[in-house]
Amino acid sequence: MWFFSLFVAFVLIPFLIHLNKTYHVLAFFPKRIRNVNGENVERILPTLPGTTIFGNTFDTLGLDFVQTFKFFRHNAAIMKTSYVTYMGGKTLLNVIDADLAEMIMTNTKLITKGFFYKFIQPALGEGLLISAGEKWFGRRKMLTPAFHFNILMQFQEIFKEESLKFVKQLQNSEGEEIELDKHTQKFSLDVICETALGVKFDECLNGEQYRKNIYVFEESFNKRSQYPYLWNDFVYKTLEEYKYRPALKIVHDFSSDIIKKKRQIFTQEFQSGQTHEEQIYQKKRYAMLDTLLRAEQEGLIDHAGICEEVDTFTFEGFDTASMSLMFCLMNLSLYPEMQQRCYEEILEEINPDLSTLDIAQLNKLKYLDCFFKESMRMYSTVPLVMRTAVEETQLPNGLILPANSSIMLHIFDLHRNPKYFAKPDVFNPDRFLPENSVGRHPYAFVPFSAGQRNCIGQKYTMLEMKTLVVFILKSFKILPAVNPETLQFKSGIIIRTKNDVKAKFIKRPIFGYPSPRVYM
Ligand code: HEM
Repeated sequence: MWFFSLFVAFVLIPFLIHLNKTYHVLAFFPKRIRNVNGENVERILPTLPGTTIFGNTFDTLGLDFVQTFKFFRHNAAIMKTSYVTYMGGKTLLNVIDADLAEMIMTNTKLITKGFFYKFIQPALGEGLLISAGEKWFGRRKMLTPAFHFNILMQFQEIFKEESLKFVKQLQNSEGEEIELDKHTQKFSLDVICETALGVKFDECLNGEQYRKNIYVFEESFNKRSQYPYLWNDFVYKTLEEYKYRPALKIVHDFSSDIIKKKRQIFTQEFQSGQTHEEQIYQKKRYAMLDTLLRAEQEGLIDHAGICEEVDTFTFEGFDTASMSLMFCLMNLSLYPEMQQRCYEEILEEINPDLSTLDIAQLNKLKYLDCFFKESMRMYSTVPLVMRTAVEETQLPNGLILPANSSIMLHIFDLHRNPKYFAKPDVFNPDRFLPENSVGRHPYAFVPFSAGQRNCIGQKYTMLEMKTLVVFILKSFKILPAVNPETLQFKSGIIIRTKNDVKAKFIKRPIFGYPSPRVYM
């Protein structure tokens, strides 16, 4: 016994203390972040004190989605700078500063997504959002032309048609308090379906089924990310996966069937000898799927690959736009003077006949652009993105990230960091006017992420959202029906609120009403 005690006191404990300099022993051995010249890392990057002696391993244990969201905001408030956490064998660099965000987002070695993304793989396959390396590079190159200016101009027609539908639906509930996301979700799903797949949702036989089940993508991800015991593939497959399988099948079959039907039509056109350019510009309606089918003809992608890209677009383009729109409409309702300024700008810059609304006109709406930016700053639709350092990586500030460490870029905290935005909790679109943006760090506002893995759909979605807001403001005054102080956010892949976000729409008198005649 005395021998064992001596061994513990003079060998084991000194060994563990020594080991603890390189690994966080009690947090189950994640490797520590080092500094290139051996200086104390804490001066550049403090470690978040854990709630137990096991580092941060049990910090989020038992927290629900609302509490987890608050946990990260609390960390940002007390740390006031980027920080590191060690939990359950994982090293996590939490970024809330623009300098560090720039170092990560521009580092070509740090473009592999974080371990959380594998949780969404059963839903999306290895599409553009999740894939890495050569596969990602090839797909990004293949899909970039689908967002070319000339193609966005064609999509603009769909944005207008769907905006008009939205306005007509609002007429039925004029003056009532309505849940904004119910309407914005329908709009953005219809838009992405038509632009990605080239079909109208309402004309698809099982469109309604798809609409009901599309939420499975996010539900399955959220459940798994919330419970660490489900992080293990075997445990997840055994205990949980079967619950989501039927809904996933409905969603996957829907897009797969459309792809098959479209392939038949596309092959006929291809065999008739049309070039890609001719197909794009002569076709009545171009869809992103056409670009993928063209690549398939060239042997660059197969059916499974097309399915994963189409599902990725639908997922990425649907609720991101819907939530951003929801918050934008909420903010318009909350700040009537700013709403009036947006409305007056529309009257001044936009042709009264909205059937002519094009990209050039939308680009003149400078104040609306600031309004959108401010809305996306305060309510960052994608509050967090993650990367993995596949190999040991040295950053320009001297920090050395160990291989397999994870990086969490907290876009929400970056956007509310008082270092870059004075009074960050105050809604003020004027802060984005050119004269007020001088000197602001370019990585302080990154709602679409930045660098190589930025959002491929950002121009598309800004046009989509602005088109809808122009149509709405020309027809309605938006009145508030929610107190922003009471909003409770939930952590997740896309920001959500626990409470319903509502507003009222009151018809504007005659002037500025969009002419339905043009679309009949
Ligand atoms: C307001 C709307 C949107 C927001 C806030 C948004 C935000 C983002 C962010 C933050 C990322 C980086 C994700 C990461 O690194 O994990 C991203 C990536 C992506 N987004 Fe968007 N997005 C929006 C709309 C769209 C739309 C409409 C589409 C498609 C039509 C789209 C397609 C994608 C794709 C495919 C990626 C992955 C790009 C890559 O890794 O190469 N997004 N988006």
